[in-house]
Amino acid sequence: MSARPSTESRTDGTAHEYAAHTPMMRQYLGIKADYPHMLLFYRMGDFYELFFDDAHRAAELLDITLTARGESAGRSIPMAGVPYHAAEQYLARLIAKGESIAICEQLEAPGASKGPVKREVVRVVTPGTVTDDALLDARRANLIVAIAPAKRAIGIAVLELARGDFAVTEVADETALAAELARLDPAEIVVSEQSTLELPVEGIALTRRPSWLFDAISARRRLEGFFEVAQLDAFGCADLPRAIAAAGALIDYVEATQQAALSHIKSLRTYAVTDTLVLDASTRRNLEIERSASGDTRHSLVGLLDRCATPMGARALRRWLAEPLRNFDILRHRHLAIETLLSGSHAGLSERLKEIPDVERIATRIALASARPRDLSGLNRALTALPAVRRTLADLDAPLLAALHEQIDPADEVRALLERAVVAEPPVVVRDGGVIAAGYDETLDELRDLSANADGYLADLELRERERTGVDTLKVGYNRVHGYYIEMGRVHADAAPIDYQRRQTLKAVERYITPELKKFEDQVLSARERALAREKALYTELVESLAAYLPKLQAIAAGLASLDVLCALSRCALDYHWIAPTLTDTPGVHITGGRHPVVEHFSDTPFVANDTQLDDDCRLLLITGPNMGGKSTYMRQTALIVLLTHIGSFVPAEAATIGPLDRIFTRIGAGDDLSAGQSTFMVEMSETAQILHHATERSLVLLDEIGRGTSTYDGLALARAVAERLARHNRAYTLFATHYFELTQLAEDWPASRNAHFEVADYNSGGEQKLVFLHAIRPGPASRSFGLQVASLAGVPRVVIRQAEKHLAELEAQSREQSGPQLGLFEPAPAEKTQVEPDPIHEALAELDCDELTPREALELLYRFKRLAAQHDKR
Ligand SMILES: Nc1ncnc2c1ncn2[C@@H]1O[C@H](COP(=O)(O)OP(=O)(O)OP(=O)(O)O)[C@@H](O)[C@H]1O
Repeated sequence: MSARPSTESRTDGTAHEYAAHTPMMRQYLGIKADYPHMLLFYRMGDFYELFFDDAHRAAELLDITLTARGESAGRSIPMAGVPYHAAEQYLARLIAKGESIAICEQLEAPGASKGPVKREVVRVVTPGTVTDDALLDARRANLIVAIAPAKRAIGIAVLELARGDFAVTEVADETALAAELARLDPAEIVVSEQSTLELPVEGIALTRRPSWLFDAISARRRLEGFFEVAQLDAFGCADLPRAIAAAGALIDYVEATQQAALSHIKSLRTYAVTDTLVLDASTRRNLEIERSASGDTRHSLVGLLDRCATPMGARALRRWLAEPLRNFDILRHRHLAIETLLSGSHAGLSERLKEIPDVERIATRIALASARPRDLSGLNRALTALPAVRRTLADLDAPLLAALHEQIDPADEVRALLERAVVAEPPVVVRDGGVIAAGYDETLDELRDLSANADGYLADLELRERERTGVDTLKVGYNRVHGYYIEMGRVHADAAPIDYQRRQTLKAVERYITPELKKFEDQVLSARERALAREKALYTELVESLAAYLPKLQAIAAGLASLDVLCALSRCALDYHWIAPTLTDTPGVHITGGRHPVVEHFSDTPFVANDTQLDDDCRLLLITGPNMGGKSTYMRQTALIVLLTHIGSFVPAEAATIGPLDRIFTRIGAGDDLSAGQSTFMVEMSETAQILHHATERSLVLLDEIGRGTSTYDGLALARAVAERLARHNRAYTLFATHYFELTQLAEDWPASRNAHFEVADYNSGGEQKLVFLHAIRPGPASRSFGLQVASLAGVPRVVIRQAEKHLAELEAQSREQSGPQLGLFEPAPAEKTQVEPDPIHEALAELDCDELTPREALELLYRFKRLAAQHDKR
């Protein structure tokens, strides 16, 4: 993979030391030098061993024992090992931790040649390029991304190796890159050795490759060669040099890891980030799409939606959520398909899909020539199940379902081939034979007959020899070391005819071979060996011929995946009482009776539905109300309904009409980047800054308690300035939850903003103040905050609450004395309120007599007005 460094740079020190090592260690170090950034699994008998630094790392990561192996170059060698038969399980754990592993096998039997056994790296496993089912999460896509930055644009190439889906794009800056990476959520990122990009590498493997691989010109050539095309125009990326650079570097890396042709990657897709509704990393986290705040999947949106019958569907669902579309036509077709599935009897469809193995990943393993026998029998089963799926689809009348009906073509020729070629239940590996069905190949059948008939022949021989020798206990047997033999008790040794040659003497028996038996042995053994060799060759040929059908298999897999997602979404619509949203070109978000899908599902109490109306009349909704009132839930539900609409799903509401939107931003809760060394307030402000820089009048912005991480006045000042900026400058659709009552005044100052609050009922019960959260949103600002009551509910001791009540009363009295009962912090003094700053242009116009002006004076005046307007703007 990387160029072999000189001996001087080898991990163990100098060339002198290298020479001092044992031959085996020299072999190890030579191989390790080619894989300096990976763990090297070095096969020794029944173990994969790791040495030196690798041993320390593996011991720590896998919690395995660190030992030492003898001495080499005068030092004991740290060593750790994993048993070869359990290697997959260890590999899976390492991959999950972002490690890459080179697997080095023994290529000959010990003692076959002089010196150490011949060894070579036969497989490289990296987090982003694994395709092995045992190492992959079946329900999540595994993506690898390469990034090629330049001054004006950053190229991104993304590959889902297990599906052969290869795509590129260019984004403008690091912020857009971060958002795209958050959306893609790759397992591995490939960058140039010299890259200084700040990347979110936590949990993601970062691979550095030589920078020349990222050169756009050579990358273009590499891609043209890879796809066997004269130019890249057809892929839509010919004018995107950074995207090409990323794609070229990525293909180079993946080819190196797979050590196989990547024939299933047939095309390169160029996409624009503007095709999708963009959600940045913190928004995805805040909306608990993949995981809940506590980290589990069950209480997340995916957890709720994933009713998919197949892993292909589960992965496609995650893709849909990662790529919410802005193309209303596609979305309307999905909505219509769900409606049709709901009206028809499709329950059987999911049941049928459940039976279908993972065609997508099987197709990839066919392409990578790593398909195992059970992949082929699985594919056969899948294709056999397709006609029934298609029959159900044929009865459903929706354009998308009709298109899927076409796409899920049962590929009869592939099925017929598999039917003929592979037994119904083949063994796991082809090594021991028994995979190719009888009747598929005449030569194989003959060879198999020869060895199968052996049993009959041996029984016959045994009888004949018993008669000939008169020894009733004579037996014909076989062992791996000595082959076939005739066995008699040593007491009968004299009865052995002249043609009996002694093969082995044991305690009580003698074993013989005869020329006849020897001849038979040669024939049978060679027939077996030849049958196995023949079978392996046929198997390889079969996989190769299946590779010709890859586009068809990929289309079937994609069709099944989409159908599965649509079935899952219709299941959700049915079970959770969701409705089809309406998409309109008129800007705005109008939701009647909206609910939070996850909170509603997992809550024991009935969920209170609420409306959201955002349009030109109300671009900023200031939401007040007590803690626990339901503000965060309400804001999130609005965003989730918008998101669900954009994946083509039904939504939890009585009615929803959604206009064109470009992004969803959120700033909710304490940032959890604390581990990255940023304070809560810093995180809050940098996220707010992102929003202020990027939100447009098509964006939905959710802001929860901006400014609470600093002193009250600073916080309030910032909150007000942010809200004003968003409302007036960005003009984004903003839901702004706040405990600062002073902010509610904004609604009076700016026409396109409104106040709303969450209702709460409080009553006196036996001298104690009780609170009931009604969770219903009502117009107008909240009257009070109930902070102390909520604290009391949370179990803060009575004595502390009483003390707080006293302090509160004092603070309120002080505030009244200082500013009068009505005056908020930012309310202008009454005198200021009426004082309107004179507008110089206005004044000049008032004084002007147009009839008296010459054309030249009129022109001069225009210039003057322009100057005045510029000065006014500056102020
Ligand atoms: N519409 C609703 N119907 C029923 N229960 C709800 C509703 N909205 C919120 N809840 C419940 O109330 C609890 C508090 O909601 P939420 O966290 O949204 O309140 P909040 O006003 O944002 O509180 P805080 O200001 O303390 O952050 C949630 O745990 C949820 O279970």
